[in-house]
Amino acid sequence: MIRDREPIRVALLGCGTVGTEVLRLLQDQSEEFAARTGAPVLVTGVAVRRPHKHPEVPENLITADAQALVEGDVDVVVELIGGIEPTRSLLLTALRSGKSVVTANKALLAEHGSELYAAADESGADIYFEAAVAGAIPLLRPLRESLAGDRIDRVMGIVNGTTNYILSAMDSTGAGYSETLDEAGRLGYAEADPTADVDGFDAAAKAAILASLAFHTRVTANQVHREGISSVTPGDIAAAKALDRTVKLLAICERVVDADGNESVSARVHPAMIPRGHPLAGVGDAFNAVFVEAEAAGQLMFYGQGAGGSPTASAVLGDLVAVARNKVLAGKGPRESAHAQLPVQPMGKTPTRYHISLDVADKAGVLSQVAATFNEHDVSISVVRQQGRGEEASLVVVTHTAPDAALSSTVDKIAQLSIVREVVSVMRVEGEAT
Ligand SMILES: NC(=O)c1ccc[n+]([C@@H]2O[C@H](COP(=O)([O-])OP(=O)(O)OC[C@H]3O[C@@H](n4cnc5c(N)ncnc54)[C@H](O)[C@@H]3O)[C@@H](O)[C@H]2O)c1
Ligand SMILES: N[C@@H](CCO)C(=O)O
Ligand code: NA
Repeated sequence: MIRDREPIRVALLGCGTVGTEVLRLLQDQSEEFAARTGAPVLVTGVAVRRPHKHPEVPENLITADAQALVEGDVDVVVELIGGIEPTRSLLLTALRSGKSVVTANKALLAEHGSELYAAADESGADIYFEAAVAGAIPLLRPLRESLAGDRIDRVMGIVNGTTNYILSAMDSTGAGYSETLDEAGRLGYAEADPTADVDGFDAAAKAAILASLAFHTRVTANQVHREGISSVTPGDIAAAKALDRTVKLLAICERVVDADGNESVSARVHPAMIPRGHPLAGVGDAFNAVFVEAEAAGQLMFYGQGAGGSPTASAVLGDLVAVARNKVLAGKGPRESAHAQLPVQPMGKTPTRYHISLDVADKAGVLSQVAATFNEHDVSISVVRQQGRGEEASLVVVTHTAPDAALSSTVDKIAQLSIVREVVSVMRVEGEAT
């Protein structure tokens, strides 16, 4: 009888937006978890910062002492606190003593992933983290396991729910930035410090994890080029609309091969204009969607809820079942795979395309001066639209692909031209033929 087997003892660290749902589902569906795992799954302690604020947690389980819980008699530590410390120390303690870890903490993994993997490797413990990227969407397991026999060339998508919620509202209702951010916080999407979302740190941590798994290379968050959405203006949204495009915060991880066949990895997070007909343009609210391009599999698309307590709990619990099964069957989860050790390409060298919207003087020779500046930097133009408005005119230029540094210097130079009154919007363009 499963019920008579030794239980899998679980320490739950953190009982906030995600932890509360994990605890609720584990308690509500304990019979099913036992049946799927092969042994009862028992929460033996719940650590929170302020125990008196958690009347929903049984008194005999709750504690403020996460360290004691981790050092105690447990098999698995489920970490849903977030941040770098004390979580790093807590998880190292757990892993070094052979206790497996399930975590949703992308910030920690993107900075200290290898240290955690090494500790797990030494003791034979498992570390699973499906909830860390794209919430409920099964994405890391497909990369780590299902696609382990393929060669991945590109992973691109929307991996931050909060910023997608804000950009979608700005696009559809013209809602303001800060009121929408407050709403995302209330709905449980935003990080404890929402600047992690709006300044792109959260998406950059996720991009680091995705690039590491996809390209078998250690990529840390500080190697990911990062731009958030705090500088996206209603002017940018309007400029995108005028060209039948929309603005999304994208995470893009690519295998780059130079003319001599040398490979490197490019990982970046920035807002980008995409055509309204692109599948990512229809991804609204806090939903996430990620495309994976692999040599043999071709293109795959993953879509679903990327944030929120209960969707994230689904991914955490899936990992908990996997870890528990490994314990019951004496198996092991996947280990770190960083054998390729590819260099990470600087953003300046990465080929991108720009959309530039300018207010210029409405007189002869303007277009040729602007075009000459592009020429000087070896950047070729794909689309030009000029519209007169009396004294001033609006000029929109979409470039072909060029190294990002060349595009950025072109914009700096153009801003200095006397015939340019204002650079209204500069944004990268993704998702269409170059
Ligand atoms: N909310 C989401 O949609 C979501 C989605 C995916 C991943 N995540 C990740 O999941 C983790 C938790 O997120 P959340 O939204 O549930 O956070 P939260 O702020 O709602 O909850 C954090 C919990 O940790 C506890 N805590 C904080 N410091 C502690 C300490 N020193 N010792 C013991 N307990 C402590 C708090 O009391 C609280 O219960 C984070 O790593 C986050 O990035 C969240
Ligand atoms: N704050 C994150 C939570 C999910 O990782 C987001 O908005 O996507
Ligand atoms: Na996921």
